[in-house]
Amino acid sequence: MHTNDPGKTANVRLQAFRAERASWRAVVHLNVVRSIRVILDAMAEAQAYHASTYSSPNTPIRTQAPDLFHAASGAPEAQATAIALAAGRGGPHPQAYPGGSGEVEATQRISGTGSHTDRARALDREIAVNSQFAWKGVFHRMMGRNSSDGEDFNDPDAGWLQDPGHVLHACAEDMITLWNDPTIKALLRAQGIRIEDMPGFFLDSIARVTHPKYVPTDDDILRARLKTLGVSEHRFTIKEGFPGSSSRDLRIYDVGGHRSLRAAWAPFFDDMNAILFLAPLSGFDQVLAEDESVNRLICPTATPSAMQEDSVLLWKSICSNPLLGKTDLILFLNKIDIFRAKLEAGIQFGQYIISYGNRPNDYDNTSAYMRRKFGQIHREYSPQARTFYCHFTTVTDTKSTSAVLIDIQESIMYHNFKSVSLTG
Ligand SMILES: Nc1nc2c(ncn2[C@@H]2O[C@H](COP(=O)(O)OP(=O)(O)OP(=O)(O)O)[C@@H](O)[C@H]2O)c(=O)[nH]1
Ligand SMILES: [Mg+2]
Repeated sequence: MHTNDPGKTANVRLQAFRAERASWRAVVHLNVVRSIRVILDAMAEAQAYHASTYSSPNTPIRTQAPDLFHAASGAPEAQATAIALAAGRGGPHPQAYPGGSGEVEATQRISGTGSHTDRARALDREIAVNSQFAWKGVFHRMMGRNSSDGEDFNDPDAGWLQDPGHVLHACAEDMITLWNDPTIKALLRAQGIRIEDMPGFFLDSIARVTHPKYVPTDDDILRARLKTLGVSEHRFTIKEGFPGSSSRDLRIYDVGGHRSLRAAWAPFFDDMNAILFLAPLSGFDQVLAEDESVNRLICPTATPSAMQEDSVLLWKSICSNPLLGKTDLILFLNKIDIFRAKLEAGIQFGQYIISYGNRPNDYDNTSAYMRRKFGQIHREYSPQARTFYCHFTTVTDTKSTSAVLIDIQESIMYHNFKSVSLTG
């Protein structure tokens, strides 16, 4: 994160944001398709289990899944949707994150037979955009529109028939029926799948997001999931709240979290005012999409090479990096909303974070434990003493996040003044 003196106006930023909306529409649609595929795959999984269980007369009935599938496949609406959306789909794959296994990415392409190897390959093929390319323009062209004028992005009538969105619009009712089917909900529950906690969840807004005139809101863009590769720069102008006050330019570089790119950026960012580090607390029961042997948040049992990929160890490597020794590190223990929901659903923190043991499985104790853990690493590994800034965040909640950002901005400005001896 980098700040400097006033430059372009906030108005320019706003226009740029508007021009991007239609491109985000395609991302939201990809996210919807992915969520529906998770459901279809769960049905296929139940069907496969049903077939294998009942093909052998000696196999005992152990779970409710076969019966659930039976009921689901008997529902004409559910079947119709499955058929409509199965077009172009290569085949089933294992469940999404059954009791803490791998996370299916929101724009993931899945094909093959559903074997473990197929799935690993599919995970590699998640649709991602490189921040160096004009991906928004590519989406725009894919949608069959000719103008590059930002205002035309907001005219969903143009080229509607060439727009893949019209297929989704035609399937909207079926998708709504499928998602709201109590049997499907029970089937997902039985397989431990919580689509509502996955990134890019829009199934509760299908009618709205598949409408021909749909233009993504700010909130939709925040909730949409698209993997980014490479480093992208975002510039904002922040105006002080009181009349006659000056504005400040804020530059934020997003360096992406994919393991193949981790910390390679460090030497290029040693003059930043601060580094914002987002660790998803909700990932405590998940493995990395890139490597299923590695827990997303902390990996108590993995091999040393695998361990380097989890959030805690990445934090350790950034804290200890001498090039970043003078940079403020601001930690966001993020996705608190999902973290709370998981604890409330009875998922046991101590079962995945072994060092936590049998302590209470409530939000206050578990979150304080993680804060202590990250704080301890910060203290022990920083080349020289520096303040530990830590916030519990749900960054998709703009209201609470803007309060945190104001707080951070003040901390950074205070730090800058301090470094030139303007304040004690
Ligand atoms: N519910 C919830 N979702 C969040 C939160 N923070 C991020 N997300 C969602 O998580 C998804 C991933 O967020 P990103 O910001 O793309 O994650 P990233 O770490 O940049 O991922 P890469 O680009 O692959 O490095 C998006 O769909 C976000 O909307 C949060 O606090 N709560
Ligand atoms: Mg990203």
